Amino acid sequence: MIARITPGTLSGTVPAIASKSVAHRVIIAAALANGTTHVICNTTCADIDATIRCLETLGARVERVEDGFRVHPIPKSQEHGILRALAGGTLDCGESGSTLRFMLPVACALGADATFTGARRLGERPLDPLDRELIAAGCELEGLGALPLTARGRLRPGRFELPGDVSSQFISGLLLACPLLGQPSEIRVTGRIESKPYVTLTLQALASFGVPVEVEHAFVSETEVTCYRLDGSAYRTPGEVSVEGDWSNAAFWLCAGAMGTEPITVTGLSLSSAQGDRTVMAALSRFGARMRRGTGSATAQPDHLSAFTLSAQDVPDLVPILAAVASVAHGRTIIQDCRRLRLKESDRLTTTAGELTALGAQVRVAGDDLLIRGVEALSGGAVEAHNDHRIAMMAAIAATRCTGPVEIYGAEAVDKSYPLFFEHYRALGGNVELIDA
Ligand SMILES: O=C(O)C1=C[C@@H](OP(=O)(O)O)[C@@H](O)[C@H](O)C1
Ligand SMILES: C=C(OP(=O)(O)O)C(=O)O
Repeated sequence: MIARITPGTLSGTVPAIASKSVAHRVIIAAALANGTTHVICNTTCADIDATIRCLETLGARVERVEDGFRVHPIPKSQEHGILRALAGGTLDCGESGSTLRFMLPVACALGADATFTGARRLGERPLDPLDRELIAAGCELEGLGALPLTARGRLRPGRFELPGDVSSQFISGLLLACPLLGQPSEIRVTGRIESKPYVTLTLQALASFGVPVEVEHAFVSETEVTCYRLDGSAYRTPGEVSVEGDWSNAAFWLCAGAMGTEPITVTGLSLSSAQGDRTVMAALSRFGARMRRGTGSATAQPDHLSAFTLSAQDVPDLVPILAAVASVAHGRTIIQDCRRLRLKESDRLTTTAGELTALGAQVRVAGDDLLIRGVEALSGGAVEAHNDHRIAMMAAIAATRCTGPVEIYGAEAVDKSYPLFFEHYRALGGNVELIDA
């Protein structure tokens, strides 16, 4: 699909969609719990649907109800305190890194023989060293390094070791698996944990399903070590759980407000959320935008924007859209610590720089940093989404500051996290024509 945009400012109010990250976690926990859970979740997307599909393959029943889902857990047998899923099969993770990295350890913990498949770049995104930990704890993995990948055997409880700098999803995946092991476990993470707020989201989901996790930080020979200890408690349904609004996607509208000429408000957000991407508020303030916090809402008002230096360590998903803001902010913005962006749906470091440059921005990659020199206005032109939802959405927001039309090729990529994106774009006054290619 091609999105053809005639530049114009966006303004008004838009409701936040449900947090993809929170939804993955609570739907998985619900499918592993001891009874039915009503998950209030106002929207879905291709990635959430992928997680649901995998859980259904393992025997969960997920009913779509008006305000979300009723999740009936995976049937399990229990012998000598050991749980086992009754069903295995082929788990299609689509393009969702979270789904694969969460469901692989979960399937191993359930002793479900499962073959994982996926699309596009998913097979190239790393599983190492999560895979080594699973093998060391008794599982057999066939086809490593690509998809399909087959897992057999059953994960043993005990101590798991991971580095903190590859993907926080490995830590989250093991955390989600541990309550199925019936005995205490420990996950020991060495080095600073990047994307750490996502691990906090996992701990919150576990807590709401009755699984306490003790966290201990220490320095061993000047290296940070974080230990997550689980006491063997199993998932217990709270009956009902609500998925909060998504800050990662709200960020696109707030950035559009900061870059435009009129305020934009996003409603349905938790202002005390543990989502790391909530820091978009602080980042836009640092750029000079006027940010307002309401009751469950956030507003960005445009102002004179100027450059500053920030780190992507905890907020990799904000980089494309903050780079778009920086491309019209006065001065030189540096976004540091972008190494892991190379491992997303596209090599996001290269695609962010390349596609903003295609629209007339001055952006370049220097090692693991992104350097952006702000310009008065962007020109417009043709952009390739590289099958990456955040690149397609970045281009659509950058288009609001272009002097000429913008065409986004592969705009359907937005469906991965935000199928309503162009509908909301229009609701805010955006002029976009969607053409089937
Ligand atoms: O756990 C999660 O929900 C996510 C963790 C992050 O990945 P990394 O930990 O690999 O940076 C983030 O980029 C991804 O979009 C969602
Ligand atoms: C990288 C993302 O998701 P995932 O890792 O789950 O594919 C994303 O949503 O930007």
